[in-house]
Amino acid sequence: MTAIDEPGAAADPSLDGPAVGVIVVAAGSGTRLGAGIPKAFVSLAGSTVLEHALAPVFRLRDAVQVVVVVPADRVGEAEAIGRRAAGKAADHLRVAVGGDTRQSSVLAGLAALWPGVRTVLVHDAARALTPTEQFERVIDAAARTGWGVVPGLPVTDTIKRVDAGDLVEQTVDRAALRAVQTPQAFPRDGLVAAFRVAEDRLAAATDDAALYADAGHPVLTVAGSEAAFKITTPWDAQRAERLLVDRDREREVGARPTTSIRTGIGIDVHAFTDDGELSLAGLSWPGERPLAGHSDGDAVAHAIVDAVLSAAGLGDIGSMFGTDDPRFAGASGAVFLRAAVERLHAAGFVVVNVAVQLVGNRPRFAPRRTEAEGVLSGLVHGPVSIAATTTDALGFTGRGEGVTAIATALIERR
Ligand SMILES: Nc1ccn([C@@H]2O[C@H](COP(=O)(O)OP(=O)(O)OP(=O)(O)O)[C@@H](O)[C@H]2O)c(=O)n1
Ligand SMILES: C[C@](O)(CO)[C@H](O)COP(=O)(O)O
Repeated sequence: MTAIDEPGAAADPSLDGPAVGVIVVAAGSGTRLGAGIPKAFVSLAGSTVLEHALAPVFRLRDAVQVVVVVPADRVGEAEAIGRRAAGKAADHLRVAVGGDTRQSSVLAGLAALWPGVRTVLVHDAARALTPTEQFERVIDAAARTGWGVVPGLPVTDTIKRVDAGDLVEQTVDRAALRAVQTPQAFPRDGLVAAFRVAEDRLAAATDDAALYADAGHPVLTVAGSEAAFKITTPWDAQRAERLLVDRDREREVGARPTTSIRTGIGIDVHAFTDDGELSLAGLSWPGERPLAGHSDGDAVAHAIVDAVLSAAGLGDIGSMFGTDDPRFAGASGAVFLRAAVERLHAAGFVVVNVAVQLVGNRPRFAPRRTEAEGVLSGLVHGPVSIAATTTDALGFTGRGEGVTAIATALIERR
């Protein structure tokens, strides 16, 4: 892609090109962010701020021309980022070189618009999480009214006007205020003219709507979005990164049919007794007091059975095996686990993973954790992890009267 200010720029469509142009201003230095590089080129969740900002633009319902305005030494990088974001619409992308102020960068963007563009949107790359629907809302309102249109949010803080000494002079009526965001939409000719008459006031204007209104034109506000916050400080960047990571994770899980992933939980409690040998977590524990119960009392295995069955909506260990069925008198945990997993597979699910928390003073679990995890993982055909803890002498487990096991299971439709 050839930058608009270099000779031999690709032939621009004449009047039959897109009617809407989006100028994405990304030439700022990012002083307040303090990243040491221009803010638009800082990486967040694996992509640059600029690439995040361009993604919703290239998802717009109708084709638009996109002009990205960047520092002179970042044109090549911006073209590569722009092409990646644009995909098949790469021929609608132009890159222009910005200036020392935001408004001079906007001017550079205006100069790169194709002749057919009648409505122009100006958008801060720094508002990198702005949703596509905010662009559509602004475009639709501009088409409906022919006015300037800005997205804004109600002000939730109390705003005070202060004098030169920071003494409060007045509390402002915030009901009449809006915290204005971007993209801001305008009739192209009106905005170009507004910039032309404001030339000595350009730098003082912090947004384009101020210049457009100063030229006597109406500006309408439409709903903004909390997600369209401007990444200005390091705190904003951390917030944006967290939101992007969470959004990617949701998209990943969401990409699968919602019914495919399910989670279940199970708990089981058994008291110690004196006859026999302890069975717990699929292992025999010579020398340890056994757990009482109709079966062998393996609380870990039983908790896993309940977690797996509850995840698939197949009831629980009691409804499946009964609480005093003679066939299961003294039965080991493995018997219940195999039967439960067979039912799970028959219902069309497989185990993704199981996590268990064992609470009790005895046995000392850590030396045989890996062995137990291996036995149980083999029985459920999926990874089982086991953590063990005590209650520091609190409650019946803390008095050494018995153990509690809590299990969670994640299952997936095959
Ligand atoms: N000379 C400039 C200054 C700002 N911008 C763009 O205008 C938007 C809003 O500006 P701001 O958040 O202030 O960005 P910076 O100027 O980079 O930040 P700072 O003021 O902290 O340096 C940003 O997308 C920024 O890239 C621009 O294109 N050219
Ligand atoms: C254009 C803007 O994002 C609207 O809120 C804001 O005015 C930009 O201000 P900045 O100081 O240039 O970041």
